[in-house]
Order: sequence, then C-alpha cells, then structure tokens
Amino acid sequence: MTTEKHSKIGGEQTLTVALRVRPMNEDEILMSSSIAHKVDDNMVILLDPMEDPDDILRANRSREKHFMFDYSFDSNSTQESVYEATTKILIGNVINGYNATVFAYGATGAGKTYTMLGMDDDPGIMARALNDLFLEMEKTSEDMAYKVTMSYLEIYNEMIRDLLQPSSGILDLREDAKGGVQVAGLSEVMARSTVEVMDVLLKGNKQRTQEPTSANKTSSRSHAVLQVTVKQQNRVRNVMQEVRVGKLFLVDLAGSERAANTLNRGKRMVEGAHINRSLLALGNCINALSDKNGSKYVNFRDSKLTRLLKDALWGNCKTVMIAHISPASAHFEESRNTLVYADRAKHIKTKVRRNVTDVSFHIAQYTNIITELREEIMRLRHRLHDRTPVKPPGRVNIQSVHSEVLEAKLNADKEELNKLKEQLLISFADQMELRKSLMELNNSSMEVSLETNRNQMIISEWESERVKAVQRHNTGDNLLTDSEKALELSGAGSDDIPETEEVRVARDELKVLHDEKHKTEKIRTTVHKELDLAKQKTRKLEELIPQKINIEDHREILSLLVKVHELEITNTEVQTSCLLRDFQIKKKDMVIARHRQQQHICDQIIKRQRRIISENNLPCPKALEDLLELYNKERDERQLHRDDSDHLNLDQFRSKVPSTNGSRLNLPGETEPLDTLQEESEPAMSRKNTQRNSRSINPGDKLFDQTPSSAWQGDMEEEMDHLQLAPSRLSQEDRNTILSNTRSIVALAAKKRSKVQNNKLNFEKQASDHKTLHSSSNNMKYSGDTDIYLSTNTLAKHNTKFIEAPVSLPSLNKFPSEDNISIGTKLSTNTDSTLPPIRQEDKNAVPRRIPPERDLKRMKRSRAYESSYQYPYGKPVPRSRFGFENGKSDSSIRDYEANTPGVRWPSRRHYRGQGSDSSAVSTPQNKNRKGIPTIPRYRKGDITVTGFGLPRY
Ligand SMILES: Nc1ncnc2c1ncn2[C@@H]1O[C@H](COP(=O)(O)OP(=O)(O)OP(=O)(O)O)[C@@H](O)[C@H]1O
Repeated sequence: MTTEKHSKIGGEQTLTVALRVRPMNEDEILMSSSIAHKVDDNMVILLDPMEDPDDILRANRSREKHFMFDYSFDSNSTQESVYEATTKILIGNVINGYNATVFAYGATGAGKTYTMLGMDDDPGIMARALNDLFLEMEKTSEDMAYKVTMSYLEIYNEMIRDLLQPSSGILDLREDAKGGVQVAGLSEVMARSTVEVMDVLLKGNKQRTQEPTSANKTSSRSHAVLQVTVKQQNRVRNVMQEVRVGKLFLVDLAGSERAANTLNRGKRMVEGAHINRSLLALGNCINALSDKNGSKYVNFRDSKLTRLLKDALWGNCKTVMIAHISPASAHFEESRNTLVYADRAKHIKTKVRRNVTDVSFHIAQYTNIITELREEIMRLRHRLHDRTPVKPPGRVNIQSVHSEVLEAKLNADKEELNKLKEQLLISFADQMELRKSLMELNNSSMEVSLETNRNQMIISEWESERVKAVQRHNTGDNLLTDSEKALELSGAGSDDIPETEEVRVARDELKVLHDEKHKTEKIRTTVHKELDLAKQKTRKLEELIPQKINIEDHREILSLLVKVHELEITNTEVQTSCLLRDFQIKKKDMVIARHRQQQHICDQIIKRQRRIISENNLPCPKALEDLLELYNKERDERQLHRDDSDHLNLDQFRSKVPSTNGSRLNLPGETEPLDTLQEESEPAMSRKNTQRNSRSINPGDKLFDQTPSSAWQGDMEEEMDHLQLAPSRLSQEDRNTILSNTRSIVALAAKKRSKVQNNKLNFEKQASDHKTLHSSSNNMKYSGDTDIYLSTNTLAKHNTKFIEAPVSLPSLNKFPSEDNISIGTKLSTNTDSTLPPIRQEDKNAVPRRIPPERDLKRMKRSRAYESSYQYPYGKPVPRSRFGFENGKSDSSIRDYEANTPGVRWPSRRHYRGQGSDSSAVSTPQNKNRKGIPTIPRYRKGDITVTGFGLPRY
C-alpha cells in the first residue's frame, strides 16, 4: 500500500517517512543495550530503558512504544535497499518535471550522513540518485534533450556557503515574485555524465564543515543541500514547445545534540546551538503542517533551513523524510524525539504538480526552427550512414563509477603532489643555499676579526717597543734586546722611528680588513632578507599541503620531505655553532697571547729594575722583596700548571668539540694552524721562545738569568728525557712536590752558604791561633769533637771543601738536577767521612729563598773571601777515594775508619736512605717496589746542597 502511495505522483501527497535504525557501535555494545527494534517493513518499537518491569503501579503500561512508518530499516538493511525504497522512484519524476526532496533527519551520530553520502565502497543516496538520473535520461536521450545543473550548499551557523565555489563567501536567501526561495549568487555546475556529477559531489563534500565531536568522530556541523535541476525538452521542435524542469533536493541535516550529553565546548557548542535552533524551527514547521485542522500558522522564516525547505514541506514537492535513530539505550531520549517528529511528519501534505513551461514561438523564429530541424535531420542521416551502433542504455555499476571517480581523484592528487613537491624542493634548495652562504659569511667575518686582532697586536707590540726604545734612548740604557737594537739602529730615540715592514703590512692589512668587514656585513644583511623571504615562501607552501593534498599517503610524503629539510637546517645550525666555538677559542687564544706578551713586558721591567738595584747597591725594601718572591712563585706555578693543562685540557676539549670541516681541531701549541696563530700573535715572544720544546722558556726572557726553579726544571726535564719519562706524565701534585722541595733546597743552601761565610771568618781566626793544623793537612784532627752534632768549625770546613772542591760537579752555573743533588749528597757524606750528620735543629730552620739585604752584603763579602782563600786543609778528597762510584765501599770505609781514630762513617743504612732522615733522599733512578719511579722527597736538613750558586740579583 505504501509503495502505491509512494509511486503515485501529482496532486496532494503526504510526506513519505522512513525510519532507519543504525547498528550499534563497539562502545554502545559494551555500555548500552538495544532498545529500538524493527518489527516489520513499517513498524518499529522503542523500549523505555528507565521503566521498571517490576513496578506494580505501572504494570498496565507498556514499556514499548510502537511507531509506524512508510518504510523501516535496521542494521541488516543495505544502502541499496534504502535507496531503492525511498529515492529511486523519485528520479523519473524529477526527469519529468516534478520536484522531489529527500532529507535525512535525526540526532547527532544517528547515521544521516551514512545514508546520504555513504562510504567510498558503499555509496549513499546522493551518488546512487545521480547515477540513476543519468541512466534514466540516457533511456530517452534519442527524443529528449536534457540539461542537468547542480548546486551544492551548506548552512553553517545560519550562514549559507557555496560548497562548489567556497570563495563566493556567505550567500543570501531571496524570494522571487512567486514566493519561490532562491539563493542569490549560488553557482550552478553543468554535468553531462555520472562521472562529472560524482566529481562535483566529492569536491563539494570536501568543503563541507565536518569536525570530530564527543558523540561522533565525523560529525557534520552544517546542513548540506544538494540541488540537481533537470531540464527536459523534446528534440523535435514544435510551434508549441514544452520544457519540463524538475528539481531534486537531497538534504543531509546536521544532527540535533544535547549539550549536556555531547560535552561540546567553545566552537562546537556554538555550532550545536545553531543546529538545534534550526532543527527546532523545522520541528515547529512539521508540527504546524501536521496539524489535522490545518489551522496553525507555519513559520518558515525562523531559520534559513526552514525557508529553504519551504517548498519541500508545503509546496510543490514530493518529499521523503528518512529519520535515523541509534538503537542504544544511552540515546533513548534522542531516539524518542526523532520518532515523535517523524511520526508527526507523516501527516504533512504537499501539493505536487509538474513544472512545465510552454514556449510559443513567433513567426520570425520559424526560420530558425526550420534550420535547426534540418540540422537534426542531417545528424540522424549521418548516424544511419555510419551505422554506428547506438550504445544500448545499460545499467552502469555505481561502484565502478565510484572507483573511476576515485581514480580520477587519486590522479589529480598525484599531480598536485608532484607540483607541490617540486616547488618545496626548489624552495628548500634555495633556503639551504642561503643558509650556506650565511655560514660562509659568518666564517669569513670571523676570519676577518681574527686577522684584525692579529694585525692590531703586531702594531701594538711595535708601539710598545718603540716607546721603550725612545725611553732607553733618553736614559742611555744599552741593555737592549735584538729587536730593540734593530729599532735603535733604525733611528730609535727620535719620535719618527720608521716602521718595520711587518708593521707596515699590518697597517695595510687592517685597512683592507676594515673594508672587507663592511662588505661582508652588507652582503649578510641582504642574505638574511632573502632567507626570510625564502622561509615565508616555504611556510606558505607547507600550509598548502592540507588544502591541496587529500590523500593521506601523499601528505605523509610531503611532511617527510619537510622533516628532512628541518633536519638539514638543524645540521647547518650545529655546524654554525661549531664554527662559532672555534672562533671563540681562537679569540681566547689571542687574549692569552696578549696576556703573555704583557707578562713578558712586566718580566722585562722587573728584570731591569732588579739589575739597576743590584748594580747601584740600592737598598731594597723587604716588602718589595717579599712581593717579588710571591711573584716568582706565582709565575713558576703558572708555568707548571700551563704545561699540564695545555695537554690535558686541549685533549679533553678536542674530544668534546667536533671539528667543523672534518679536520683536526686547531689546538694551541699542538697543531699547525693555532701554532701559526700563536706565533703570529706573539711575534716577539714566540720567536724568541723556540728552544727545546714549546714549554721551555728562553733564559733571556727569564726574570733572572738563572732562576733556580726554572733552571732546575730544565734539568729535571732533561733528566726525565734521559729516563724516558715525559715530564708531562708527572701529575700536578708531583710537580708541586718537586717544586716545593727544590725551593726548600735552594732556601736551605742559601742559609747554609751564609752560615759558611760566617764560619769562615771564625775559622780564619782559629787558623791563625792553631798553626799546627795548617802544617798537617793530611792528618786532620778534630779536637775530640766526636759528638753527633756539627760544630761550627767542622761545618765550615766541610762546606768550604765542597764549595771550592774541584770535583766533577755537573756545573756550577747549572742548577741542581736530581742527579747533582744526589751527587752533592754523596759528596757531603763521603768526602768528609769524619762529619756526623747535620744538626737536627737545622731541619727546623725556616728557609729563605731571598736573603735579606744584610745577608746579601755579607754574601758578597764571602764570595770575595772565597776566591782568595788558599785551601787551608789542602785540596778536598777526590770523589772516588772511597770507591763509592765504583762500588768498593764497605771495606774501604772500614779501612778508613780504622786508620782515622775517632772517625765514624755514617752507617750504610743512612747512606742508602733506609730509615734515618737522610733516607728520604732518593733519586729518580730509585724505584719503589712496584718498579715505578718515585718522586724524590727532600727534607730540610737532610742534605748539604752544593754545586750551584745563589741567584744573582
Ligand atoms: N547503517 C549503518 N551501518 C553502518 N554504520 C553506520 C550506519 N549508520 C551510521 N553508521 C556509522 O555511525 C557513525 C555516525 O554516522 P553518521 O556520521 O552518518 O551520523 P550523523 O547522523 O550524520 O551524525 P552528525 O549529525 O553528527 O553528522 C559513522 O561512523 C557511520 O559510519
């Protein structure tokens, strides 16, 4: 019966209402029960989940609500069956000039879009209807001429947008003279085939506002209206020509939603409010239209949706409403509302009539008609002649059409992808090129800066030398360094000292570097600007990706491309920062070089001042002496520290900072470029300091001609070399121990020497008193002084012997190496076997490296005395006398002891250094138990140091 009613066209028609119950989704299956069931093709029942079946008071009330519709569908119904039952029948009517509307109604997520649009592999009503439309037209195309146009719009937040031409903006609704509603400015696209129609449809859907909500991941946030207009005309022109215009409206409404349930906020909530308002207006219209008395006022003006659907609900239109519900108990309220509205809509009546226009022609137009008719005859004759078999109108498979459309879409997407990819690659390449140029510019400006520094240093060094030379000229100082002499020779002393070639070149280079710097800056600004533009261009292209590319894989390709580019940028940034670090290191080296240069100058000043003080016998305040001592100490320690850290730190640094160009990083004192740099930045100093190795210090640059510690250090290094022990392998602590021990030795020696001088004076006196002693130098008698402590006299004698002894000491000008310290020790113990160990009290004597002024004077006097002294006891005993050098030792000692009454040779234990205080003396040759060379530990009072002079002031 319903099919009959549905197929009947023309006259008063009631709305055809179908209900579709979608299948439950996974969440609903887990959380809810099914409450909507299709009973038969027309009946649906809805259970109220809230009503308690055990409630006695409501025992007579049924929990079930029955609803009757023209058609009912459930989860087993296919897209095709829904289409065939609800829409297919309308297609013929539309071709014949009737208006028809199919609209999907229901709560959000109930399945409206699924029914209207469907899926790629299972198209919905829209695609199927359009396909059938063309198939139907094909059937009568021999006699009839058709013109199909399409428009597609959406009502989003009460604004009308053209989905086929989104650039048109917001469109207005207008009413024509006959009360018909028109959308002003809506584009109409001609379609000649199903493929074209589908293409237009896909294009429009892409523009439709669809957002994920808590209720539906692909929620349509707008009402979409697809309008297809079919104009039909007989191919054979008559004087009275009939033109039929049928319109098919396919409407996918947005779903009503309960704000409390959807949890939508912000933009989604505003959209929801608009959707609900327009659906409420539709509901009101349905209410009014379904009133049995027909007395209610129907307000179509409440929303744009109702104004658009006015004809569909009330006017000349065959209308089908497909209501959708979810069977889940969680959506009971929404489903019940939909069912109630759908039930009311059944009573809405429309008056359907054919839209025909009769065109009567004037005589003037007959000639044209005749010409057209002749043309038509010719066309038909040609067809007959060619015997071209006319393709029988067959049924085209909607799925193959759809896949054809999809393929076309894929190809179009591929084309876009290639275009965009090419543009992106060009833009990336441009950007990288600019970044590289920028890096090169940075590099060259760093080079310029370093070169500028270097040249400035050459000039400033020369300036300071010039000032010194001028001053010296004025004061008549002749103690000049080579370069200073060169300056002197070249006319120093006057203000117009000619510049050296090096300085001239430096000045010229500075000018060129200055220009270079400005040029580089200018280019850098330009490159920066270009880079900004390139970045903008790339950004715009990246923004185009989601707009132009629809296929996920293609988007992925482009986003990977972008990522690669970003990684390349990061790489260049890392390279730039490495370069910058290199530069900073070089700059710091420059600063260090400058400091060294300054220190060198300070040393020169101090050295000369000392010379002036000593030569003129000027009194030097103690505070100044102390300061000098402190200065020396600091200087020595710094030198030691630098030796160590030069190697350690730079090795560590090299391992941390990667080289930017793959080559070894330039490290000062180690690799060529920084050596060169250092040499360049320290021209005066470095060139002088090229002895032995980079750590050695030229004696000419020393504060004193022979500073004990540094001279000793030189020897120490020699010693180490001899032992094949690299000095750098000593730890800092060991070095400090050696240094402090050496100082103690030096200080102790100074003290003892001064003591010796005093004793000498006493001894002189004694010598004159005891002439007998002078005559028997081989038979030394020590006046029974056999206690274990040294008397003043014996100590004096002992020391005098060593001071003047012509033994093969390493060198008097040389400072003690460990070896000559030990030699000295041996001598002190061996040569004068009668001497007991040095007084214990001496150990506690506080050593003074720099003797006070009065000591200095006394020492001078002593030196004068020493040189005139005639060895009162004869020549000192030769070193080899006791065979210590060749290992004869014990028996010789015993013989000697026996022959020399009262004389006891210090026990071997002492000599070997095993237990007594003197045992602490060891040499680098001595090794500890593990065979590792020990660091000598000297203690105050252990030894008598000989073989070196006091520092000369
Ligand atoms: N008959 C059906 N068979 C299988 N899946 C369906 C069916 N109906 C709906 N669905 C699925 O349910 C989900 C919601 O459907 P759809 O988007 O069509 O709802 P809607 O009513 O259009 O929602 P909204 O109003 O929020 O746009 C989709 O994932 C859809 O694939």
